[in-house]
Amino acid sequence: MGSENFQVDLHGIVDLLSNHLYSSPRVYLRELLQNAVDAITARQAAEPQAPARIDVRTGPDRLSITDTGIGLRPDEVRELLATIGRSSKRDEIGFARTEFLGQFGIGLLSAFMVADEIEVLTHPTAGPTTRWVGTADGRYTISEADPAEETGTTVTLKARRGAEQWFKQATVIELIKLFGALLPLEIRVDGERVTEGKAPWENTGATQRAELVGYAQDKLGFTPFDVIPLNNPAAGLTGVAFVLPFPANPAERATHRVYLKRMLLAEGVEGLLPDWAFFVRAVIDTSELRPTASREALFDDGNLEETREALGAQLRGWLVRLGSTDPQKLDRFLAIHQLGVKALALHDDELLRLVHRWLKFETNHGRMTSAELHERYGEIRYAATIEEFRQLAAVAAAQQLTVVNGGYTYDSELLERLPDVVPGLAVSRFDPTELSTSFDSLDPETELALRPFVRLAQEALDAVGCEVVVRAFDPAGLPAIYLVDRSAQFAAELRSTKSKADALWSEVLGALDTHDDSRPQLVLNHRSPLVRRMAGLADPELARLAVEGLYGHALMLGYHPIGPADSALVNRSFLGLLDQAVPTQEDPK
Ligand SMILES: Nc1ncnc2c1ncn2[C@@H]1O[C@H](COP(=O)(O)OP(=O)(O)OP(=O)(O)O)[C@@H](O)[C@H]1O
Repeated sequence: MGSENFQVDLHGIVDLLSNHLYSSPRVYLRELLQNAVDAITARQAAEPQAPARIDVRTGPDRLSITDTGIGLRPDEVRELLATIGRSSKRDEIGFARTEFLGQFGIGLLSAFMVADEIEVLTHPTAGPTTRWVGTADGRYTISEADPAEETGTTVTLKARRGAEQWFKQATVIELIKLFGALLPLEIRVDGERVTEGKAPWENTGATQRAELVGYAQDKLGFTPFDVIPLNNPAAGLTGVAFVLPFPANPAERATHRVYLKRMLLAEGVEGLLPDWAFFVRAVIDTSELRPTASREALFDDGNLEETREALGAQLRGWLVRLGSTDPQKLDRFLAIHQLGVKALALHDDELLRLVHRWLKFETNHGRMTSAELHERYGEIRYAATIEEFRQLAAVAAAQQLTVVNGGYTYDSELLERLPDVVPGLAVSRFDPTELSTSFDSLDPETELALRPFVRLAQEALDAVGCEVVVRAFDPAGLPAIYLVDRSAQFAAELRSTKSKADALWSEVLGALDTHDDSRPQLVLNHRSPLVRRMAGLADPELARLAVEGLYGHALMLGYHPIGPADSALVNRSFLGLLDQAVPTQEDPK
């Protein structure tokens, strides 16, 4: 039985490349540039003084790229250009050789995404010049050409119909600048030098910072809050992280500009930095990290993971340093990137210590750091939701209790984690029932005397499903407080849904509404002189208006939602009270 070779359908392969591997046909220029650079690298290994130039020429529907690289001998042309997947850039065992950019042996094919025909004219250091012409239908010819003067290779593409836009001079210049900005070679397009060959962070000296800021403005579109140098020798990595001057969305994965062996890999690379580092955009060059076959992302291996950790440590170091050297700047940073820092502190002790010292929490006694709270009170108590905090802040303050608003994103979790890094600090969730125990009951006699007033008040508030109780609590200046517990909140929502739903649903929901002890409470304060005066009012209509007024006031004080029934009640009360307050006058005759 004889064995046969696979046949390859080039159309199929090109379709695969253009529709499934590369994100845009524009990468054809990157692949050509890369081959030119590799050829120059290979030649310089033997001839260190050899020229290192790449010349790109654009013409109507045509592009050529000439390098002063090693060139190919006729047998190499036959072997390398005629076999898909064959590359000269792997060692005997098949590993990618680190000095080269290419490795897969498919890059040249990408030119078929934009060209019908590719011509390679190549002249090795020793040997004849060879012309190879390949067409998109999978045929090629090889012939000997007139000897070229210089060692090197020229690759010429003829535009495919419909792909002409990729051959325009302006587009070509833009793409060469994009991919090749850092390549340490002379690269010209139609005679004009278009790249600098240096990374912005490699210019040391007094102007370095200004240059980096300018780079961020130009290339990334913002003026960085600060610039943090990055490096990780293990990954042959250097670069910078630009701190965003505006809050970044923590849910969005931060992307970074990555150069691989000085050639642009992509502008939107994910996974280079830890997830928590969403407040920076990095620009880096690495020689050791591996690309995916499309060369548009980093291969997520152990090496990348170690790099991520090393770079994360550098960002954290910057923050910690800022805390000790420039607290005001740190304050400004925190004002912008609160969320990022909090998220990070949740699983990073060092950052948590920083948060403890520098991040201000909202309390019912003003904004304070947890360190200040610890120093003053020895312990920290927090309300777990914003609603709870609002409801309790005033009363707790009157009882000399400092309560932190733990309702903002991450705050409760952060507070709970603080004792891990602050020895001797106790943190507890403030329990609203704790507060109501300091609502003192009245003595039976007073209770009895107040009964008619409470009955009247209860009648007034039945319409809004609120229960009235009288207790004595501080501050005396606070006449009433509206308390909702979780089940009451549910019942209130249920009732409001019911009032909007049709008859059938009303019945179903009605069955769920088990009522009563879950009703919200309006707790009237017997220590309040106002409440006492109200209880003593002889005019029941006026007493009723006053109770309704207090109800509205308590709702607003606790930032509670005001439904249609509530606002009807409050309106009635307000107008009624006004009516009583403004004396009637005789109409002027
Ligand atoms: N400008 C050039 N000068 C010399 N040799 C070249 C040139 N362009 C291509 N070659 C040869 O052709 C081979 C195939 O090139 P191709 O671009 O298809 O793959 P590659 O560069 O090896 O790998 P990759 O697919 O990762 O780019 C290369 O390995 C190289 O030997």
